[in-house]
This record gives sequence, structure tokens and C-alpha cells, in this order.
Amino acid sequence: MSDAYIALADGRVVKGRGRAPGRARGELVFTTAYTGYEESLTDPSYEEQVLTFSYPLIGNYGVRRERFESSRVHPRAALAREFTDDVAKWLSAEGVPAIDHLDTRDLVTTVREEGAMKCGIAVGDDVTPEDAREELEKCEGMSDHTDIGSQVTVPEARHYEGDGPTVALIDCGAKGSIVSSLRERGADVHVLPYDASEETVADIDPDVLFISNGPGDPANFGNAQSLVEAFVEDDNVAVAGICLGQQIVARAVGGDTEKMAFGHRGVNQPVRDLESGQVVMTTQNHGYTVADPGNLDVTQVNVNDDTAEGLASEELNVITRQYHPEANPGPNDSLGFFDDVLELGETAGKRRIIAD
Ligand SMILES: NC(=O)CC[C@H](N)C(=O)O
Repeated sequence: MSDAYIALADGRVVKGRGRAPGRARGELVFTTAYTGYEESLTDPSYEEQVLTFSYPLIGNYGVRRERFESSRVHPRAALAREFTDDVAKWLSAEGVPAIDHLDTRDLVTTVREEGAMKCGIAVGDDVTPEDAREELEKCEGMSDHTDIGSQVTVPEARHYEGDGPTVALIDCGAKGSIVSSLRERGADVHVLPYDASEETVADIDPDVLFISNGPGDPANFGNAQSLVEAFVEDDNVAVAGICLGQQIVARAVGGDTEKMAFGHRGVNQPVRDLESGQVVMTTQNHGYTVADPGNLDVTQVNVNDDTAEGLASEELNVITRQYHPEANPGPNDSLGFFDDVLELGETAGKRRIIAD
């Protein structure tokens, strides 16, 4: 165990116990999830953030690769009341600093009251509060990471063959279980880099253009937005999105996004479907929200703060979710989203066959 310091943008330096050494900086956020630490730590949407777990004991059921959502840990550092040795070893091996023995209630309250904030981290045998402050000094705001997509996307296109509708999944930092949720339903999935060209997508001749989740500010994903702009009016292509994907789709159809104070991160966020009135529990991880849905209808809202959780347009064949229907971690209540997306794609595909 070593010394560990967190320098917060509000001027405070918090001391903890070092569990994995290193220095880091990022946007301090918290998740209230009481399970799913492996999925959260490997979710690419946490790139450039420092993740605080409000649940006190992290690591209770070990660390298993099968639960990973990507090939590496994405938060720049991890904070908890208590990490098990398994988690501390994993984060050390990944070179991601970890600190525990913290008053995480205080950290969460600070972020709730003052909003997600920059922080600097220093963990090691002879680190000082000054080292953490130095990291804080170098910390950029989330929106300043203008090419964050390049850090999390696939290096080149991947194709998973299937008999179902063809999906062009634009990988802005996609969680693995979005790909597997589509494949399990028979979809023919092309995973494309975040900067894929319109021609590449057109060559695939997709039934669905699907924009994935991903880190940072949706305004920094101009290429994905222009792909939606190019295909959304095409009657033969359905458009779908999850989380960052919903935000990008909304921006592409004349809508807008804004930063939330501290966001939604957890596994029990209640969402109401406006048509059925049904409330489902959802997994969430986002710090931006759709402030204006543009040409789309808001179909689902967050019960706590009324923010847009689902958007759709029958006319444009669009369906999106702000939360994570792939449910890793989290309740399976909304897995049906993937069936809805593929059905929409199938309808679009049939229209094309008739048109041909
Ligand atoms: N999980 C996500 O796709 C996150 C979307 C976006 N980066 C946000 O923070 O709002």
C-alpha cells in the first residue's frame, strides 16, 4: 500500500490509500452501480474520466475476462471505499491508478453539488499532494478532447456474418455486448471505425445504420453525425443509436445536446415509456443529454429528471436509447430494443427489395 492523493478542481486535496500506482487526470464522476464493476471499468465511454464507485465494496465476486466490455480499462483512475486485492492487482497490471479508504460519500456529494469536475491523481511510495495538483493543472475539459473517438474505435472494419438484417455499426467506443446483442439475434454486423466514410457505409448497403455509445462530448463526433445526415432521409435505411449514438442522431436531425451537472451513472435509473406508461429499470452512463430532439419524438423519459431516454421517428425510421439496453451490467428489462431495431431494419430492407 502506498500514498495516494486526489486534487480536486474545488481546491481540495483528498488523501487515500494507494492500491495501484501511477499518475492520472480526468473528469471526476461517480456511479451508483452496486454490481458490474468489471463492465464499468472496461466500458469505453469512461475514457478520460476518473470513476468513483459509491458502492463501498468493489471486487466481491472477482475479476473475470468474460465480463469485460472491451480489451482494456478505460477510466484514467478508479476510486472506492474498498477495493479487493483482485481488483487492485488487475488495475495495477493495467497501469491504472486506484485509490481506496476514501470517504466516497463526500466525493459523491461534492460532485452532486458542484458537478463533474477536473481532478488530478498521484499514487506511489513517495508522491506528494503537489504531484496530484500538477496533474490537475494539466487536465483538459471533456469537450477539449476533440478526437477522443480515435482512442476507442476499432483500428479497421470487422465483419460478423449473419442471416438477419445488415447493420453498419459505427464504433465510437462500442461496448462489446452491443455487438453480441445484435449477433445473437442473427444480424449481419459490420463494425466500422468512427471515421468511416459515407462510401464505405454505402458499399455495405446496410438495413440499419447504428451509432454506438462512446466517450466525451457528442459535438466532437462530426463524422458520425454526417453519416446520419447522409442516410437518415433514405427510406431504405433505419437509423439507431445508443447513448452517445442517441445524442449524435439528435444533433444530425436539427436537435441539440448539453452537458448535465453530474450525469446518470448506475444500474437502477427508472425510465418511463410515454406510450405504454410502463417504467423499466435501466443501466446508464452519460454526462450529456439531448436538450432538443430536432425532428424526432421523445418516446421515453427519465422518471427522476424528465430527460429524454428514447427518441423515434416513424417517418425517418429512427429509434434510439439514451440508456444501455444491452444491460451489461444491469437489468435486462429493455433488451427488446435490439429486436425493435432489427425489425425496423427488416422493414426498411423489404422496402428496398420491392423498390428494386
Ligand atoms: N455511454 C455513452 O455513450 C456516453 C455518451 C457521452 N459520452 C456522455 O457522457 O453523455
